[in-house]
Amino acid sequence: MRVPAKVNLQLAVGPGREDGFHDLVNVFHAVSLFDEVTVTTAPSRPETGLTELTVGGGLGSHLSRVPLDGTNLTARAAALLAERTGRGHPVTIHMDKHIPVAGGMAGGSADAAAALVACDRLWGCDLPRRTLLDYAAELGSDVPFALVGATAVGRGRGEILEPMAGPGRFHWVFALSPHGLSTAKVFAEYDRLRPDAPEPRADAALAAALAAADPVALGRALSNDLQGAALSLLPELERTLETGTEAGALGALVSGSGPTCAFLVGGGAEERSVIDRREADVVAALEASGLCERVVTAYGDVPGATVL
Ligand SMILES: C[C@](O)(CO)[C@H](O)COP(=O)(O)OP(=O)(O)OC[C@H]1O[C@@H](n2ccc(N)nc2=O)[C@H](O)[C@@H]1O
Ligand SMILES: Nc1ncnc2c1ncn2[C@@H]1O[C@H](COP(=O)(O)OP(=O)(O)OP(=O)(O)O)[C@@H](O)[C@H]1O
Repeated sequence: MRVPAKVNLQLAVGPGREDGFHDLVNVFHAVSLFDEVTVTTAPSRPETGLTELTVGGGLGSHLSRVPLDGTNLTARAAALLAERTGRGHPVTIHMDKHIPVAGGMAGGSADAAAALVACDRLWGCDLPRRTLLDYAAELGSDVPFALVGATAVGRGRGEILEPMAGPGRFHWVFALSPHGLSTAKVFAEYDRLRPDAPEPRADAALAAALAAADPVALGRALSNDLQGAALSLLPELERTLETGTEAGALGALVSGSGPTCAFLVGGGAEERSVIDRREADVVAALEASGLCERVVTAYGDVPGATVL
């Protein structure tokens, strides 16, 4: 399975709910940074139970943050499906990771979506898409989007999805941080900084920019209510955002709960050479800054979890 990362084009966060979550208006955009998840029948029952997990990929220190026990979201996806269908049998799950870990790009959620679809096939469950989406929502707020991909607005805690059609392709640069941020801690910091947060509202300017495939308007409309909380926990991100903006990015923001920073460098009807030049300038400035562990480029949107 191939499954994409996401960046949030708008993340409006309401007040804390009684269940510990926050109501959101969450505009997800799937980008061409993919994890590959391979699920195969285990030759014998793994010591660890239903699933045996392995991880690879060129993400350096990030890989040590991936748990290889039952808390991994892929193991939780397999366990949930086995419990609900009674059809589970032992599997080996290999994650070839390219999505930063604890980076605000929903890498774990992407892997969970991939594992859900792969086990559904391997075990011959053939569940309806609606049921897979419900199970995905139980696993995490970002997991349903990883199944559908493209560009979509998520309401509730982000799991109630509605597609947002747009004709354009957009190009992005991502600055990966050497640090990880815990999503729960970033939401808690948001509550501390914004105890009287208003109800979240969709941004009409963002919807118009997407509908017109206008990269300049999209760059101006990007917004993330969690950015202040992420910057409060990792102040150096401010300089990362400034570096990409000064180098010519059309828009810059922290992706989701961070700490990955996203820079829009073009798209829509712009000439490819214009986009390439802007992209090269932003990449060079970020690499020279010494602020990030790695700099990668990607485009969006792309489809959700896909069987290879
Ligand atoms: C920040 C985002 O990535 C933006 O897309 C998501 O809202 C987070 O989605 P996720 O990682 O799938 O998060 P979950 O695993 O569902 O929740 C992790 C924790 O984040 C907080 N959380 C998450 C989603 C939400 N709407 N409100 C929250 O307050 C809660 O403290 C929760 O315990
Ligand atoms: N398959 C997985 N890949 C990466 N991390 C995982 C996985 N399963 C569980 N985790 C745990 O989840 C934590 C968050 O990882 P993830 O990469 O999903 O963060 P994130 O991109 O910030 O999430 P989100 O954007 O959805 O808030 C990691 O620190 C790790 O402990």
